[in-house]
Amino acid sequence: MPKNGNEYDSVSRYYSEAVANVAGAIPLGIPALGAQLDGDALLDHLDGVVFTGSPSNVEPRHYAGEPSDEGTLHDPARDATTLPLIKKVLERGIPMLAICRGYQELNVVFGGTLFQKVQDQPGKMDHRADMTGAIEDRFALAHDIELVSGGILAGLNNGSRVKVNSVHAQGIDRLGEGLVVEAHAPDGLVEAVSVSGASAFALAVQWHPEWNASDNEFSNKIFKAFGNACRERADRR
Ligand SMILES: N[C@@H](CCC(=O)NCCCC(=O)O)C(=O)O
Repeated sequence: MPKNGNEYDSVSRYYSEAVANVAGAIPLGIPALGAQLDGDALLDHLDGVVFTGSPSNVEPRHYAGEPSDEGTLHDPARDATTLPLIKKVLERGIPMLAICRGYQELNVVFGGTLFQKVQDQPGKMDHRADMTGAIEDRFALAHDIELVSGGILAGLNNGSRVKVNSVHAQGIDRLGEGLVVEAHAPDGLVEAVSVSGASAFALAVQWHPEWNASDNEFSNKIFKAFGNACRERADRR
């Protein structure tokens, strides 16, 4: 993140608090160093990875998409870091929770594509939030999702429908090969996926369960399930 002529690796503290207070793990930030980062050496020391959200978009070149509109915020350093790291995390059976941009990155890693502006697609809702207002309004619950029977999320939740927040303009267009749909929005947009045949917890959601994770029952269950998977791995290490 550029600031005062400098560049910072930054993460919203809501992710750190959800990992610490709900998953019960120790949060560590991974700098977006791309090829400067030895992903294998790093992953030797980790019991789980959360791929967080970000206001930036995955560069369309990673999924053969049309060029972004002028002025679109990208983050090539992040793309260069997370896209290869997602592959390594899954290959090594390390528990993974991917959120919003992280969810979109997972789909790209599996050969899927993204809508760049879901709101411009015929029949699709506007999934964006007002980024100018109070943060509580930005992350307020926005729409229902329908959980797919038999999925990880359906197993976590009491009932097949739950309301989630929505802070995104991009979304899954073509689903990556090997991903399993876990939930849909009312307009049919895929809102969560898991990884078919994954050897460890591997869940990705378009909304933001880190927001209010301690008090929101569904978010709490997601982060607790992730934390349990991390502890199981730690016990085996
Ligand atoms: N830019 C992508 C991903 C959206 C995303 O991760 N939003 C989270 C932003 C949270 C914040 O930093 O306030 C898209 O628009 O789909």
